[in-house]
Amino acid sequence: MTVIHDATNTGGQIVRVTATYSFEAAHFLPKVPEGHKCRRLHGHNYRVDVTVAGGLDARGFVLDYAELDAVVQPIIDELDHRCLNDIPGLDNPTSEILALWLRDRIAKKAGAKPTIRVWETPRYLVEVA
Ligand SMILES: Nc1nc2c(c(=O)[nH]1)N=C([C@H](O)[C@H](O)COP(=O)(O)OP(=O)(O)OP(=O)(O)O)CN2
Ligand SMILES: [Zn+2]
Repeated sequence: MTVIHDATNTGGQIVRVTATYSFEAAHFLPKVPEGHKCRRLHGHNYRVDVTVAGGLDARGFVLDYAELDAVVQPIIDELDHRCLNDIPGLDNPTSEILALWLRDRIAKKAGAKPTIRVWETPRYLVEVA
Protein backbone atom coordinates (compact mmCIF):
# COMPACT_ATOMS: atom_id res chain seq x y z
CA MET A 1 0.00 0.00 0.00
CA THR A 2 1.89 3.04 -1.24
CA VAL A 3 0.60 6.47 -0.32
CA ILE A 4 2.07 9.74 -1.59
CA HIS A 5 2.50 12.09 1.33
CA ASP A 6 3.17 15.31 -0.52
CA ALA A 7 0.21 17.16 -1.92
CA THR A 8 1.87 19.12 -4.72
CA ASN A 9 -0.47 17.68 -7.34
CA THR A 10 -3.60 18.57 -5.37
CA GLY A 11 -2.87 22.24 -4.89
CA GLY A 12 -1.80 21.54 -1.31
CA GLN A 13 -4.98 19.71 -0.40
CA ILE A 14 -4.73 16.44 1.49
CA VAL A 15 -7.33 14.00 0.19
CA ARG A 16 -8.85 11.31 2.42
CA VAL A 17 -10.10 7.91 1.29
CA THR A 18 -12.25 5.90 3.70
CA ALA A 19 -13.36 2.29 3.49
CA THR A 20 -15.91 0.78 5.87
CA TYR A 21 -15.69 -2.78 7.21
CA SER A 22 -17.93 -4.73 9.53
CA PHE A 23 -17.68 -7.78 11.72
CA GLU A 24 -19.58 -9.50 14.50
CA ALA A 25 -17.84 -10.43 17.70
CA ALA A 26 -18.35 -11.19 21.36
CA HIS A 27 -16.44 -9.56 24.18
CA PHE A 28 -16.47 -8.71 27.86
CA LEU A 29 -14.71 -5.90 29.68
CA PRO A 30 -12.76 -7.36 32.62
CA LYS A 31 -11.71 -4.00 34.08
CA VAL A 32 -15.13 -2.42 34.64
CA PRO A 33 -16.53 -2.75 38.17
CA GLU A 34 -18.29 -5.90 39.44
CA GLY A 35 -21.96 -5.68 38.44
CA HIS A 36 -21.32 -3.56 35.33
CA LYS A 37 -23.27 -5.15 32.47
CA CYS A 38 -20.21 -5.05 30.19
CA ARG A 39 -18.30 -7.48 32.44
CA ARG A 40 -20.67 -10.14 31.11
CA LEU A 41 -20.03 -11.81 27.75
CA HIS A 42 -22.08 -10.05 25.07
CA GLY A 43 -21.82 -9.22 21.38
CA HIS A 44 -21.78 -6.32 18.94
CA ASN A 45 -22.08 -5.73 15.22
CA TYR A 46 -18.95 -3.64 14.87
CA ARG A 47 -18.32 -1.16 12.10
CA VAL A 48 -14.78 0.04 11.38
CA ASP A 49 -13.90 3.00 9.14
CA VAL A 50 -10.30 3.15 7.89
CA THR A 51 -9.14 6.48 6.44
CA VAL A 52 -5.91 7.00 4.50
CA ALA A 53 -4.81 10.55 3.61
CA GLY A 54 -2.37 11.76 0.99
CA GLY A 55 -1.77 13.35 -2.36
CA LEU A 56 -2.70 11.78 -5.68
CA ASP A 57 -0.61 9.32 -7.66
CA ALA A 58 -0.38 9.10 -11.45
CA ARG A 59 -3.75 7.31 -11.54
CA GLY A 60 -5.43 10.14 -9.63
CA PHE A 61 -5.77 7.85 -6.57
CA VAL A 62 -4.66 8.32 -2.98
CA LEU A 63 -4.65 4.55 -3.25
CA ASP A 64 -6.84 2.03 -5.03
CA TYR A 65 -9.75 0.91 -2.78
CA ALA A 66 -8.70 -2.67 -3.56
CA GLU A 67 -5.19 -2.05 -2.16
CA LEU A 68 -6.72 -0.87 1.09
CA ASP A 69 -9.06 -3.89 1.22
CA ALA A 70 -6.14 -6.26 0.58
CA VAL A 71 -4.45 -4.94 3.74
CA VAL A 72 -7.44 -4.41 6.02
CA GLN A 73 -9.93 -7.17 5.21
CA PRO A 74 -7.68 -10.06 6.39
CA ILE A 75 -7.21 -8.26 9.73
CA ILE A 76 -10.96 -7.76 10.06
CA ASP A 77 -11.46 -11.45 9.23
CA GLU A 78 -9.27 -12.34 12.24
CA LEU A 79 -11.88 -10.63 14.44
CA ASP A 80 -15.09 -11.87 12.86
CA HIS A 81 -17.15 -14.34 14.91
CA ARG A 82 -14.52 -14.43 17.65
CA CYS A 83 -14.48 -13.59 21.30
CA LEU A 84 -12.19 -10.54 21.12
CA ASN A 85 -10.74 -11.26 24.57
CA ASP A 86 -9.11 -14.42 23.10
CA ILE A 87 -7.06 -12.41 20.59
CA PRO A 88 -3.51 -11.44 21.64
CA GLY A 89 -3.46 -7.76 22.58
CA LEU A 90 -7.23 -7.59 23.06
CA ASP A 91 -7.63 -9.09 26.55
CA ASN A 92 -9.40 -5.82 27.54
CA PRO A 93 -11.24 -5.09 24.26
CA THR A 94 -12.68 -1.64 24.74
CA SER A 95 -13.36 0.25 21.51
CA GLU A 96 -10.40 2.49 22.31
CA ILE A 97 -8.00 -0.46 22.63
CA LEU A 98 -9.48 -2.13 19.55
CA ALA A 99 -8.98 1.06 17.50
CA LEU A 100 -5.33 1.30 18.63
CA TRP A 101 -4.82 -2.43 17.90
CA LEU A 102 -6.25 -2.06 14.40
CA ARG A 103 -4.11 1.01 13.67
CA ASP A 104 -0.97 -0.79 14.85
CA ARG A 105 -1.74 -3.95 12.82
CA ILE A 106 -2.43 -1.94 9.65
CA ALA A 107 0.66 0.24 10.15
CA LYS A 108 2.89 -2.83 10.61
CA LYS A 109 1.48 -4.48 7.49
CA ALA A 110 1.26 -1.46 5.21
CA GLY A 111 3.68 1.14 6.57
CA ALA A 112 0.93 3.77 6.65
CA LYS A 113 -0.86 5.03 9.75
CA PRO A 114 -4.54 5.39 8.92
CA THR A 115 -7.24 7.02 10.99
CA ILE A 116 -9.42 4.33 12.58
CA ARG A 117 -13.01 4.76 13.70
CA VAL A 118 -14.62 1.94 15.64
CA TRP A 119 -18.41 1.94 15.96
CA GLU A 120 -19.34 -0.53 18.68
CA THR A 121 -22.97 0.43 18.39
CA PRO A 122 -24.69 2.86 15.97
CA ARG A 123 -24.43 5.61 18.65
CA TYR A 124 -20.89 5.21 19.98
CA LEU A 125 -17.78 6.05 17.98
CA VAL A 126 -14.12 5.94 19.01
CA GLU A 127 -11.50 7.51 16.71
CA VAL A 128 -7.71 7.16 16.67
CA ALA A 129 -5.89 9.51 14.33
N1 LIG B 1 -15.47 4.57 26.37
C1 LIG B 1 -16.05 3.35 26.28
N2 LIG B 1 -17.15 3.09 26.98
C2 LIG B 1 -17.73 1.89 26.87
C3 LIG B 1 -17.19 0.91 26.04
C4 LIG B 1 -16.01 1.22 25.31
O1 LIG B 1 -15.46 0.38 24.58
N3 LIG B 1 -15.48 2.43 25.46
N4 LIG B 1 -17.82 -0.28 25.91
C5 LIG B 1 -18.91 -0.57 26.56
C6 LIG B 1 -19.56 -1.90 26.36
O2 LIG B 1 -18.87 -2.66 25.38
C7 LIG B 1 -21.03 -1.85 26.02
O3 LIG B 1 -21.43 -3.11 25.51
C8 LIG B 1 -21.39 -0.80 25.00
O4 LIG B 1 -22.72 -0.86 24.70
P1 LIG B 1 -23.88 -0.19 25.59
O5 LIG B 1 -23.40 0.93 26.39
O6 LIG B 1 -24.56 -1.27 26.32
O7 LIG B 1 -24.73 0.34 24.45
P2 LIG B 1 -25.97 -0.32 23.85
O8 LIG B 1 -26.21 0.30 22.51
O9 LIG B 1 -25.84 -1.79 23.89
O10 LIG B 1 -27.03 0.22 24.85
P3 LIG B 1 -28.39 -0.39 25.27
O11 LIG B 1 -29.14 0.79 25.73
O12 LIG B 1 -28.02 -1.35 26.38
O13 LIG B 1 -28.94 -1.07 24.06
C9 LIG B 1 -19.51 0.36 27.52
N5 LIG B 1 -18.85 1.62 27.58
ZN1 LIG C 1 -19.70 -4.33 24.60
